[in-house]
Amino acid sequence: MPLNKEIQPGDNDELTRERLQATFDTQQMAAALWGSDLARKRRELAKKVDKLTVLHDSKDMSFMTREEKLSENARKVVQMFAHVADIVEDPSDDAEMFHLSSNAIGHEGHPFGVHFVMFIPALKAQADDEQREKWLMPALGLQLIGTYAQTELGHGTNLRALETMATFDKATDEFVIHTPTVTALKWWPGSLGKSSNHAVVSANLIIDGKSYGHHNFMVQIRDENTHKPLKGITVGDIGPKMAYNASDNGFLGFDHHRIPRRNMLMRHAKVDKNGVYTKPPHAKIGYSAMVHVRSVMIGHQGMFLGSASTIAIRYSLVRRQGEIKEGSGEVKILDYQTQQHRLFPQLARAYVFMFAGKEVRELYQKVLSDMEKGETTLLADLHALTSGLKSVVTHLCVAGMEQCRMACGGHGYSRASGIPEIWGVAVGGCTYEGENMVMLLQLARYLMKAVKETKKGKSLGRLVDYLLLPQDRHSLIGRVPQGEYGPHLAAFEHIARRQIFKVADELTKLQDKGMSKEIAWQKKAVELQRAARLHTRFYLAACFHRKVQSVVDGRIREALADLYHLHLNYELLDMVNYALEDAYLKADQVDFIREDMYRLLETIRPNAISLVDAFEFSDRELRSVLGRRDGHVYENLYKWAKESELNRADVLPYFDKYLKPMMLAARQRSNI
Ligand SMILES: CC/C=C\C/C=C\C/C=C\C/C=C/C(=O)SCCNC(=O)CCNC(=O)[C@H](O)C(C)(C)COP(=O)(O)OP(=O)(O)OC[C@H]1O[C@@H](n2cnc3c(N)ncnc32)[C@H](O)[C@@H]1OP(=O)(O)O
Ligand SMILES: Cc1cc2nc3c(=O)[nH]c(=O)nc-3n(C[C@H](O)[C@H](O)[C@H](O)COP(=O)(O)OP(=O)(O)OC[C@H]3O[C@@H](n4cnc5c(N)ncnc54)[C@H](O)[C@@H]3O)c2cc1C
Repeated sequence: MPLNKEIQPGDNDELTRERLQATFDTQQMAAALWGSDLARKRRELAKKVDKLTVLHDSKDMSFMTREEKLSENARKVVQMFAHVADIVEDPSDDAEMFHLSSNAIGHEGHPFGVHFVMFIPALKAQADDEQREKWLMPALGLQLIGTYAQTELGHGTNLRALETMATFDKATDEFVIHTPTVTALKWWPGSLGKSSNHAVVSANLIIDGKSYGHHNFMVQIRDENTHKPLKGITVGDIGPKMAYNASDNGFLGFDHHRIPRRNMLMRHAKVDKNGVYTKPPHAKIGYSAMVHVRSVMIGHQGMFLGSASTIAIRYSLVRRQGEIKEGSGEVKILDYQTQQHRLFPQLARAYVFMFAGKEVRELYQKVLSDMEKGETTLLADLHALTSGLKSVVTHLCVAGMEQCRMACGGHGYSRASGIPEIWGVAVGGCTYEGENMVMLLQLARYLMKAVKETKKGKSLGRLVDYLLLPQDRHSLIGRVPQGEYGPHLAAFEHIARRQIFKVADELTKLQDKGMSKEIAWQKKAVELQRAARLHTRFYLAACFHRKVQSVVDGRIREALADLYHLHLNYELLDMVNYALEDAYLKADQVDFIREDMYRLLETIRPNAISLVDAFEFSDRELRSVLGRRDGHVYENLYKWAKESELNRADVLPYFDKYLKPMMLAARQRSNI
């Protein structure tokens, strides 16, 4: 019985032979990746979507205009909800719904994109009971379509500078929402341009001329029947983007638009009819929808990198190019060491990002339930963790996906590979929900506070407990029995701790010389974001360790451990300069790490296809000709190209209009 459940009759023989080499059962590995319940649900829902033709793409999105994409995904999302009860076990399970959407719709966006990922989470966390009844229930029941409108044309990162105003009018018990300038226009919200009829809008709360900072307000922006913008509201699409082109990211302006006082979300902060303001229990509780998305993004980004790795690894087992030994025939490109070195570390990252995604969602759920009781102690930890992970994971995902694309040679550049689209979606994550550099500095802020606590012999939180431990002067890598990787993980810890203390000391020295805290921060900002990255990379390595330790099945644990050890070696080499600076690592230890990494590439090679099969991406979900499960790449690439809109006729009008007259004229001139 093959351990790879993906083998099917009619598959490319090369892939079947590869799959037969697996040392583990792919469904068990899928259970380790997704959790056994979700893995089963994913498998079942993919089969159901396969049978429901109304959910299938009417043609490849690559050949569609933006309007066709929007219309196609509106059609499919409506069908998806019409059939949801027959497809998923629990429509209130975000993870299950995400996978349904991933199969049926893909990642380019749809009219309910931000509705589910921000609008509803904002209502759940910030609306009081009466408001939940009024908006959350209809929103869950799809009676309205909402978005989250915070960013403005002139202001994204710096929320304190938002210009949109919500001025309380005591006489009418209303807020007047107004965007006083062009730069105050809301800009970017997903599904705002053409789809949404409601928005949670961030605006400065002004009572009796005093500003209380930005708060969230529910605003109806379009008539529910005609879908025309309401009086005092200007709304539209911001135009094509790198990707997400099936999403109508929009602009939104208000001209003294009035909403009832009770449209301010009032679970935490409140304004009564006399204009008396009540502060929330935590100043940043209104940022919860952002923290929610950051926490969801980690696992999703892991999935994106997992998709790109699947495409590149499967294709690398079908593609033959060049010979290793002259005369012995062309080899599969995955047999080249350089190809393995390019791809396997990306695969390992995809795995650990998915594991970290699960951990961070668990912390988010805990914080959410605490918040419900007015308890906010863990909010700062969650903010620090999600800020770092969001930045490091999106950055490494995009770098990893680019390796996957290049590893597919020319065909990786074609949209048929599927990589350009997911790359475009993933790279958006470096910017949205807080620009990466900015979020790293948020984590750095937390780390600097942690150092202060450490110096008092205390820990700021579980995530920074390691700062209390003493520094080792030298690494034990290569000085312990073969197969022990404790010293590798200790090296991540050492590097992070050293950089954190180093920059903290430098900040202190600058301030001791009389420099203000803010200017000192600027002088050390690059070093601070490095500290945040190193801390996060240590967290990720430790998370991988925790996962491997928790696996019971020996074969799965062994295959996962190979990936984990590769990850440790590869990432350490990527940041080795930090370990060389203080002679923590010696040159022979660096060589040891390199050699062990090359050894692991060879160990992983026979399991490569099964490690990507274990993601269990259906072909429908992957949307890639190169990454097809059956490996029949070439005939399908040819079929795909023939679908190109340019092939609708042998001769297109521009030939007769421009090229032919030019060539005729040139011929005539040359005859003269
Ligand atoms: C299923 C769906 C899957 C995929 C998604 C699909 C589609 C969706 C695609 C895109 C959606 C995108 C949506 C968006 O982008 S919405 C807009 C997002 N905007 C941002 O993220 C803005 C980033 N800026 C900020 O968050 C803040 O301005 C910033 C944190 C940078 C600074 O805030 P502020 O000026 O208010 O605070 P500071 O003075 O810097 O800090 C004070 C203090 O507060 C702490 N803090 C800040 N934020 C938080 C938080 N969220 N939670 C807890 N604590 C927070 C900060 O650490 C400081 O603490 P201390 O050092 O102790 O004083
Ligand atoms: C695909 C996509 C979807 C989006 N969806 C939504 C949505 O649904 N709703 C919504 O409200 N918004 C949305 N946004 C907007 C998004 O949240 C912002 O673009 C993002 O927060 C960054 O803000 P910005 O564009 O103002 O960048 P800026 O802040 O202008 O950043 C530009 C540069 O300045 C640097 N910089 C800025 N501030 C600092 C600082 N304090 N220290 C150091 N460097 C700094 C940044 O690092 C960056 O290099 C979306 C954006 C994208 C790309």
